[in-house]
Amino acid sequence: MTVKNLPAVRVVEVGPRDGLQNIQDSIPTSTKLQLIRRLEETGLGTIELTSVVSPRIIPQLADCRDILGDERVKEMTGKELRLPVLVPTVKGLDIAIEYGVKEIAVFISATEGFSKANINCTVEQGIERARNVASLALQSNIAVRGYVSCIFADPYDGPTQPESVLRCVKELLYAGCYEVSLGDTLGVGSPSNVRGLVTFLLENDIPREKLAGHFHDTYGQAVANVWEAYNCGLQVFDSSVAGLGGCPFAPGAKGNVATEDLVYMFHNAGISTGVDLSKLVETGVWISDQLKKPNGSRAGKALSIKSKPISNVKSKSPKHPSLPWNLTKEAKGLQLYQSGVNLKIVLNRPKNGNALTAPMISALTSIVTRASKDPHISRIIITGKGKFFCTGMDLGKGSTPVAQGGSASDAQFQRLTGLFEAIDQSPKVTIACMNGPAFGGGVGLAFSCDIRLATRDASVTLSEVKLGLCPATISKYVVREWGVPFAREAMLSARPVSVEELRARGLVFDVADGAEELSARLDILLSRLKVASPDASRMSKELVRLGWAHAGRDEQVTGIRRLFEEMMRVDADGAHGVKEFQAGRNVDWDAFTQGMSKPKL
Ligand SMILES: CC(C)(COP(=O)([O-])OP(=O)([O-])OC[C@H]1O[C@@H](n2cnc3c(N)ncnc32)[C@H](O)[C@@H]1OP(=O)([O-])[O-])[C@@H](O)C(=O)NCCC(=O)NCCSC(=O)C[C@@](C)(O)CC(=O)[O-]
Repeated sequence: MTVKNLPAVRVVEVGPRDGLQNIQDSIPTSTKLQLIRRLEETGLGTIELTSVVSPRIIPQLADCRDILGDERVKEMTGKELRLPVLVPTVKGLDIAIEYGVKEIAVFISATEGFSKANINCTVEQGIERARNVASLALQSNIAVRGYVSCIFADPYDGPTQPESVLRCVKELLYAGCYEVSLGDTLGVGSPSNVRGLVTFLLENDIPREKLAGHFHDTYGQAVANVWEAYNCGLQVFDSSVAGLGGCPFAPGAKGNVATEDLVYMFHNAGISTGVDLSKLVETGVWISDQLKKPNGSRAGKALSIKSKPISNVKSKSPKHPSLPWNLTKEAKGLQLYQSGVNLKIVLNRPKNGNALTAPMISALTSIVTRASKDPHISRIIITGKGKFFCTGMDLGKGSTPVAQGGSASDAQFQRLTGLFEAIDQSPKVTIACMNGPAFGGGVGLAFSCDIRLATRDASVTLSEVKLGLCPATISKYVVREWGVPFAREAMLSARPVSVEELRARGLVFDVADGAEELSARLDILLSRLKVASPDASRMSKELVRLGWAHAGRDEQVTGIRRLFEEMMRVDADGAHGVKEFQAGRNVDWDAFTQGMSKPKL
């Protein structure tokens, strides 16, 4: 759903600081740096990097200098990103300045008990300290963000008076903070508290745009609190990937609201955050794995389960013996293997990145066309030998049709179109088994297929623009499968799109650790696909085609009608399938297809 004109939200990712600081086991700096890099790649515009605090008090963040000094982090600092660093003292500020930090955050508590426990001073002294740090930072052209903790309650003192919060907010704004984040450190507040406090602050002349929300999820109220605060006019929210977090001085306090839950909620309401949810979900799963902690994001967990492949079985599992593949033919840079009703075509020019020569394209087209008509074949698999899946059209000296124009160009157009159409229109189930990176026409091969498996180091690159070419014939499949915005960006940037990204976008079904595991996973998939009748698979493919090519038009209605009648015929696979169901038997459709004495028409 997209609702126009709803104000966008800025998410302040606090995972690398607030999220990690409370974790007891030491986390390698490299993991923290990778977390920051992954978060940046999700499109988050603000990431709180770390905290320059005493290692004695927060040992987890003792590596703040390594984080701030990292080359990649420095590169990020030069971009349009906000990368605040929590700085409680002037000493910390000196370190931040030394590392070229452009934004810091200062914090105070609205309550005495927490102030004493957290920063060992009174509220008054905390304000004085924050004012001092902010003033020096502003003199060095460093932007300052403020936090007020314990906006609803204090672990030692009980409920917080709204007047105390108002005072702290005012003090931080006077001190020069461009924004103040209201922290429900204990996670005890609920939407009515949020509305009450925000209304009180606004009525007391605090500008709405100067406020941010920072909600913890101890009582499961955090998402509701964010929503209520948004409806009260706030547009900036702190959150933490996988709901990481807690507070060492607030016993029992749970993590921050999970960034995934917040982004999911806003996107569903048509409110933009600029964050790529699928990448964020992957990052949440990844960091939870690294920390060996349960993922604290409900949306993250649900979405990651949804995108998981049915096959999670290790390659060597004895329950899944590999299929016997027989080499049946070898010609023109191709090898053909067969296992039962499965035909595997292997691109066999590894020294040339399996680039597609004209004879190879023609041979591939005729193999696919022939197999598409063979009633004893149910599936066609395309894979490659060596490092690459396929590096696209052959660009070698003397063999490329580029820059020849005229009939050479026409012939190449016919060849490429013929190949991709033969795969795309095949009634068989087509599977691209990507043993490595694909470029140009190689991407076309992969995306004219129905299903893709890939090794972890596979990637796809629409590299044509680098060569002064465009992904002409393959665009039909790439745009259809990837969607317009992603296809456009990938075409224009010619960047390698990783397997993780493809997987997150639902474009790759399963990922293997290497070539050997890829073959094993292919065999597992093929064994599973025995549950599907070949005719029913063909009809299902046609339904999908009718759905995207003719959605809502007469062609779709008549096409569905035709397929419905076909599946109900007395000689259709459905007659056999339903009879077997009634007899309590599962059909092995591969055995059924192999046992057919006469090809069906
Ligand atoms: C793939 C990397 C990054 C590997 O880069 P690398 O890892 O440095 O390895 P390499 O460059 O040494 O490649 C290994 C070998 O494969 C060869 N090779 C590799 N690709 C091709 C190719 N296409 N044609 C002919 N030979 C190719 C390459 O020349 C080399 O052979 P050697 O020099 O050792 O004898 C690099 O080689 C490269 O950038 N290759 C070009 C990839 C590319 O841009 N492909 C797009 C082709 S245009 C196209 O497909 C048009 C089309 C079909 O989409 C138009 C349409 O849609 O209508």
